Amino acid sequence: MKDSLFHNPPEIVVEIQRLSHGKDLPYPTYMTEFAVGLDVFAAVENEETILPQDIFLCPTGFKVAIPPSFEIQIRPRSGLAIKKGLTIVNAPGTIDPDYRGEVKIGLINLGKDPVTIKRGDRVAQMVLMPRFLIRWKEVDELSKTQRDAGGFGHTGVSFK
Ligand SMILES: O=c1ccn([C@H]2C[C@H](O)[C@@H](COP(=O)(O)OP(=O)(O)OP(=O)(O)O)O2)c(=O)[nH]1
Ligand SMILES: [Mg+2]
Repeated sequence: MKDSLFHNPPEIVVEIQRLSHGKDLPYPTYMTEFAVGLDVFAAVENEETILPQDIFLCPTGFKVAIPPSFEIQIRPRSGLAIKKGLTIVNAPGTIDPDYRGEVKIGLINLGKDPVTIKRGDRVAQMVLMPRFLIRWKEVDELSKTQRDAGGFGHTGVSFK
C-alpha cells in the first residue's frame, strides 16, 4: 500500500521564472510533508498595509508555465483569514496554463483592523489541479435524479 499511487502522487514539472524583484525569495514551498498547497511569498518591496475592505494585488516575483492538462488555484491561508480577516477576493484564483504574466494574489482585508504584510510573508497557497475539457452534447431531456431541481438548502439548513 505504501508504494501505491495513493501514497506517492505523481510529480508534474512546472516551469518557473523568477523576476528581478523575486530573485531572493524562495520558490512556492510545501511547508509540511503532505501539504496540498505550496505557500507563496509576498514580493512587496518592503511592506504594505491593507486597510479594512481594501484590495491589494500582491506581487509574487515569479511567472509559471503550467502544462495544458493542469491549472493552478490560488487559495487563502486559513490562519491569515481567520485570525486577521486577510483572504483572497477572487478565491480560488485561477492561473491558466497559457498565462505568462507574473502570478499575483488578490488580497482583501475583511477584518476590522489594518493588516501589514512584509516582504517574504506567506500570503496564499497554490494548488496544482487537473484541467479537463467539456465537449457539449445537447439533449432534449436530461437523465432523471431523486434530487431533480431541488437545491439551495432544499434538504434543510439546520446544523442540528
Ligand atoms: O489570482 C489570480 C487570478 C488570475 N491571475 C492571472 C492568471 C490567469 O491566467 C489570468 C486571468 O485570470 P482570470 O481568468 O481569473 O481573469 P479574467 O478576469 O477572466 O481575465 P482574462 O480575461 O485575462 O482571462 O490572470 C493571477 O495571477 N492571480
Ligand atoms: Mg479569464
